[in-house]
Amino acid sequence: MTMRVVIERKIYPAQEGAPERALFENLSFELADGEVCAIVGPSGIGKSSLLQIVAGLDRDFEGSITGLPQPVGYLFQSPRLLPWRTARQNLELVIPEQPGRAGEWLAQVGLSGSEDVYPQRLSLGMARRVALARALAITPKLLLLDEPFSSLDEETSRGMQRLVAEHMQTLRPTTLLVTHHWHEAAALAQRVITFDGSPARIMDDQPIRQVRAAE
Ligand SMILES: Nc1ncnc2c1ncn2[C@@H]1O[C@H](COP(=O)(O)OP(=O)(O)OP(=O)(O)O)[C@@H](O)[C@H]1O
Repeated sequence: MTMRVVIERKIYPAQEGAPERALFENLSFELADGEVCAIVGPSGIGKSSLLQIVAGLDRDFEGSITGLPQPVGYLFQSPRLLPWRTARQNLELVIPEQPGRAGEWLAQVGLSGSEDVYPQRLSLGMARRVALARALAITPKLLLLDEPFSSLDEETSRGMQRLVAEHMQTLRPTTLLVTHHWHEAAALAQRVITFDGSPARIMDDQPIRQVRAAE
């Protein structure tokens, strides 16, 4: 089923020190089943906010999200691990029926030996890898990745890109990938949507081959 995102209007109301902000107006796009789409655009344009709306975490907008594939695997910009649970226990929480798999997932993200470490003792990059494993472990039908390879050294980043690419090829989740890096978009996505303006709108929406040809 095609997922359809329609945001007629999204406003962040005025807060102390910050005026009202119209983030999106008349923004819509569709994603086919299994399609991998990168979202690019300047910092602060609303990419993370869009993922939160798509995931149903922010319902304070005019519009609709239909045909949402379930379950949703979401890698947030910050790891959002439960601090009172070890790396392994954070994973076991989302796959309680297959506790043995937690260790395998940690090995896949290069964290063998850190299974019993609590999040506050993990570096940001390590915590983000646990969070990536958590997002993939549930076998999501919709995968939301918010800058999945930031805070990682180049080699680890390449390893995680390979893991995500293999997951996409074998299980084909519909995917929205927020990134600042064209090479990540080109390596993983079939399509790139570029946001710009205020309120943000879609400036460009192209298959990745055409974007590459234009470079
Ligand atoms: N809960 C909130 N309440 C009010 N304003 C918010 C809230 N969350 C985000 N914003 C504002 O909305 C705008 C878009 O933020 P968002 O994090 O979605 O941008 P982004 O494109 O993901 O940025 P970056 O690339 O830097 O991560 C920013 O101006 C931000 O300050």
